[in-house]
Amino acid sequence: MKHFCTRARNIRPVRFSSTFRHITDALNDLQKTKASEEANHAVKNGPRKQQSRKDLQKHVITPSDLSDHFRHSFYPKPTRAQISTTQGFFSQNKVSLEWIVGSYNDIPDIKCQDQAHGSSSTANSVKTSSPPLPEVLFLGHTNAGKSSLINNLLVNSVENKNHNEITEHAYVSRRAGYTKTLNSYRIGNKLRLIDSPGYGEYGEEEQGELVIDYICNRKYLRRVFVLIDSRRGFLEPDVNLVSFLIDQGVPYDIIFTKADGIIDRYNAKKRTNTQSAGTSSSGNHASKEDLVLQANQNIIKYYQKIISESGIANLTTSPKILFCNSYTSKLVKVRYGYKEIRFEILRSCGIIE
Ligand SMILES: Nc1nc2c(ncn2[C@@H]2O[C@H](COP(=O)(O)OP(=O)(O)OP(=O)(O)O)[C@@H](O)[C@H]2O)c(=O)[nH]1
Ligand SMILES: [Mg+2]
Repeated sequence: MKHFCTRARNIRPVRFSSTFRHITDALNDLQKTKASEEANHAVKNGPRKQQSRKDLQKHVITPSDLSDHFRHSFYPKPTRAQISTTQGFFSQNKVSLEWIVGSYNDIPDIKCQDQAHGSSSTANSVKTSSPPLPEVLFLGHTNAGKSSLINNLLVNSVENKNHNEITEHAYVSRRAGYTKTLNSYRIGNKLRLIDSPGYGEYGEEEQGELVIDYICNRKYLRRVFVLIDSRRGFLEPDVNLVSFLIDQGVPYDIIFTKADGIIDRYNAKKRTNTQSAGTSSSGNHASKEDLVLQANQNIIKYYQKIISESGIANLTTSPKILFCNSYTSKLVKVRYGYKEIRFEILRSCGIIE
């Protein structure tokens, strides 16, 4: 971990393992469900002769399906009532960019404490403008999709209906290392989401120091979400970060970002394989559906492998594993995963049970 770990050089990396205990039984769930839907349909309506592209699309695995697939019993799927309360919370509370800091001591309430010895009037004014609130922090490699994820979390329900236009609270860029400060997005008078500079390529030494200071000292920090770019999987700094969080006793969860990229990739492979096997583009739809289901299996195997190799499943306290896509694609037409991530944020801050 190039910059992040300069002060945490002695951290033991998480042990790698080839087994992932919790998901093996679930591997074929999706296929079984799809197969039973097909069987029911055949009983009722006779075999399907033709399926539209839209029908075929329905079989493509989504990031939410992946979250369900890799779900462990210690964090059951949120109920409809929980999701509805969560959505209400995010759509009703106003969002503001509250502070941007390049140094831990510049966080308003910390500055206020530092100044308290000097001038009590300054201390009071800062205190009132920046009250103590629970905070969650988003960490990840540069370019992992932290700022994009925050933008999607902060989309209100009206904007959410139009998936192409969202209010961009956080700046996003193709250029790795774009966010250089800790940025606090305050939601009403209830909690803060903290965006952070990425580590690894194009990350900078001082930014790593800033993030470490925050993790080690911030008493309002309730949970860290470690973002893993699905296309890159766990990199060494990610594994070191997890180890560091465990050593610090900071609760954390894993979010796989850019799941649309993997779903698109495996479905494109499927098309290529079909063409090279000599099946024409007008080949029958039943076999196309089989190929979609095969692609789903391969997507699950892909994630299973990277999760297994990271060793996170063998830790005494396994993290939650969630999936999302901040952008839509031809195959992934909706932004998935945000409702559950919002719920987990509220739960970690004690706002919802
Ligand atoms: N396809 C796809 N692209 C994404 C997704 N999330 C982010 N991106 C792209 O990835 C790039 C980086 O996104 P950011 O949100 O700026 O990533 P970051 O982690 O904040 O990056 P730094 O601030 O540099 O650490 C941008 O080009 C985004 O458009 C996603 O879910 N799917
Ligand atoms: Mg960023």
